[in-house]
Amino acid sequence: MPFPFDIAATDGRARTGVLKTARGEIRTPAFMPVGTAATVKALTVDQVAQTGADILLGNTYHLMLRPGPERMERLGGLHKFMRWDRPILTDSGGFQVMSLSGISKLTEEAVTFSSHIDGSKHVLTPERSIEIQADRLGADISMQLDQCVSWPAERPAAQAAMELSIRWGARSKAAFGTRETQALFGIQQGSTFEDLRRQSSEQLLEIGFDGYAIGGLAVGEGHAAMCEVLDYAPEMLPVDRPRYLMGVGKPVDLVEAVARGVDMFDCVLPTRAGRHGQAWTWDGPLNLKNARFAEDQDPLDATLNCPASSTYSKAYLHHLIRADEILGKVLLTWHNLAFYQALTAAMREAIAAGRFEAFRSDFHARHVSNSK
Ligand SMILES: CNc1nc2cc3c(=O)[nH]c(N)nc3c(CCN)c2[nH]1
Repeated sequence: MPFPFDIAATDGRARTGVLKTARGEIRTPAFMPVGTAATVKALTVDQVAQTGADILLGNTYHLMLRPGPERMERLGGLHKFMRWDRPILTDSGGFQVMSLSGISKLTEEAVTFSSHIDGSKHVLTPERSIEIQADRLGADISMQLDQCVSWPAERPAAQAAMELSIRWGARSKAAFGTRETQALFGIQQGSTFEDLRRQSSEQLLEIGFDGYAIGGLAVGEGHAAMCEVLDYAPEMLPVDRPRYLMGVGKPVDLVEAVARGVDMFDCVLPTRAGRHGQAWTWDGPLNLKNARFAEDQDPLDATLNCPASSTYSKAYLHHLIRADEILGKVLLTWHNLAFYQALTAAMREAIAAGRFEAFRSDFHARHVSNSK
């Protein structure tokens, strides 16, 4: 029996609910902070938990290279290793190989690549990816191995990658088998071709997964083109299972994707932007390096119950970022994750109250109008 997904309310195409896992409940719409190398960069897991995150993302690619799957298992698995006892979703590695490792070769059987760390050679098959995610790392939710084409993609290349991803989805499911306390998600591909995405969705359904991701987006197509795909792609997937939009996104991306039926997100933006001095707020992004904050005694957001957002002055944050102080990266990362959790919490409440459209237009008026 897969993880129960109880949709509490819908408002238009937007949904809010709870995905029940063996390690705890995930409130949707949900944002997953990225913990690529067994750490959400610059924060302790206690700080991450304090922001309200119900689930983290880990990466097979990075963890199989270092510390290695078998060592991780000997150390008790990823949750114990990094002291995060709530759910973890791990990505399967294919996307990271293409975007990170130097040399890589993709065949029907596997993707082979050399480590960007030490050049060592590695082979990743659907079977090995599932073994690493579910058995060595102990992920609560594993992702099938897939192939994500870059954008723009020629139709033949998009079709070939979508069809390979389906075959790899079937192999991932066979390797995963039936498990009571862990889940496996399939990944829809097809680039910006509606009929390819429909074929992908129909074949994923035949295989049968506990949840379904929308892959192949946030690869350079831009917000408008992504929304055009989201006008049809989420609803090709089962209405009663979680829909996860991979790698997304900016705050406005989350709002517009929730409006189109997406339930789960992951993105490095809040943590990466935080390390580079950018703070996300209800009034748009702020670049704390900017001289206008040098004597701004107000906090970033007194309404957020996060010390980084409500107790430090922007002047102090400006100083820390200008001085390239580690604490500046810590505080802005902490604030950004708290903001993303406040954003998803506000969307959950708006959907439950039947006022998502009002939330959405207020958000555009306040946040988007101030974004560059
Ligand atoms: C930042 N943009 C982005 N697009 C993605 C597509 C896939 C995708 O199509 N497949 C997989 N497996 N991962 C993706 C990721 C990584 C998510 N953490 C993506 N990230």
